Amino acid sequence: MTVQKTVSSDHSVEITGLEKRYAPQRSGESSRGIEDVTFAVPRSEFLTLLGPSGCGKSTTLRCLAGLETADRGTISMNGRPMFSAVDGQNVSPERRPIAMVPQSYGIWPHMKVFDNAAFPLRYGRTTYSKAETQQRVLAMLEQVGLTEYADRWSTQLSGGQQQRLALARALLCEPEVLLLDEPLSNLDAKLRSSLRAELRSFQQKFGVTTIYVTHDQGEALAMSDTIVVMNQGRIEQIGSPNDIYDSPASRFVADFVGSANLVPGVTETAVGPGARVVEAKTAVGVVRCERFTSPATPPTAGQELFVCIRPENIRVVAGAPESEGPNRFSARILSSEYLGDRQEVVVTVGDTPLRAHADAHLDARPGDEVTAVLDPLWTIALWS
Ligand SMILES: Nc1ncnc2c1ncn2[C@@H]1O[C@H](COP(=O)(O)OP(=O)(O)OP(=O)(O)O)[C@@H](O)[C@H]1O
Repeated sequence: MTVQKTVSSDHSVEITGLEKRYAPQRSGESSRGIEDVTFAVPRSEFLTLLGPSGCGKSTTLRCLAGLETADRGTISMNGRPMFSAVDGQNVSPERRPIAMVPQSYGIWPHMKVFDNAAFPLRYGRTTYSKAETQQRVLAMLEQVGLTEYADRWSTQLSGGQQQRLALARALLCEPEVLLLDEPLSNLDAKLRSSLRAELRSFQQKFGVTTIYVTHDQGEALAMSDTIVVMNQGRIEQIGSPNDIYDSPASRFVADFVGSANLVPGVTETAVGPGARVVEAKTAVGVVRCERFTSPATPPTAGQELFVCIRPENIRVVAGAPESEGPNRFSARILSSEYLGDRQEVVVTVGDTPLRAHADAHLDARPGDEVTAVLDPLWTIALWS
């Protein structure tokens, strides 16, 4: 299959309307992999596909790699069409400008570290002399801190070292787009957090456009320029880590990324264009929300919603409310856990429990009356 002429684009990767259905299972119904997946990745950016197991992250990545054939949609890389369901264009995986690191790293156990890293240079599209292969591989092993292991069997590497080797091998392909499928999931928690910083710094150093798959929201928040949150084969929200965390567009995103109190209620007044504040009637009382994403259809008075507030945005003060003000509610401590730098408490406002981060020195025990102040600026109205 020939690649069509290059179209100029600021985006390294563009996917539009991608859909993949898998063959019918025993029940006779085809299983939905992904539906209407559309996003673009600017050059040199780090984009993460985030979502729970089965939401379609790997299917999206595999379609990008050419390992799955989508039923609908288009994929282009650096302006060059890779896939189009309409005209049947489908560039084969080895001709796409990508390198992929699978979850299991794909390292050959019967080869030494050097030979594993050299593999794409010896058997890839471009031919390199022996001397050039040697020089490039050693330079890359040095970059990833594996020089002294070049002569070891790859099975003698630790999990973190294997991950670095897999990355080195992928980068030696000089890909335009690097695809990483949960590359840290086999490592323990401590190593994961140090390697995610390392991985991000390699990505920035090499400036390679990267698409990263994970179900770990901490990884996604820490590493990404952009996060695509997926749920049941569809995109729930696309945004920067800040956008996703501070202004979730749906209950699913609020709950999946970070910890959130979600209180059901109804919209007090219709929300017209340009509105900056929403008041919601809830079991807690009337809550003022100064944060919301306007839905496609403007919410009307009486429409059901959820008020979302993160635990760190609730202030807990000992004693009953002393002054009037928005979002100040009389509450009682239900439970508290001392964590050194703070207390994680559950307070009840009426019958509604709310999780909050309280001052480590707050002098309140279960049953004591306190005031819960929900910061209006960080109180979010969600209609979906
Ligand atoms: N080869 C297949 N045949 C049938 N259904 C499949 C196949 N691969 C994936 N699916 C289905 O497609 C949906 C998306 O799967 P996918 O592997 O893309 O999810 P994921 O988000 O990567 O999950 P995980 O984090 O568990 O790897 C799931 O419902 C899954 O069962």
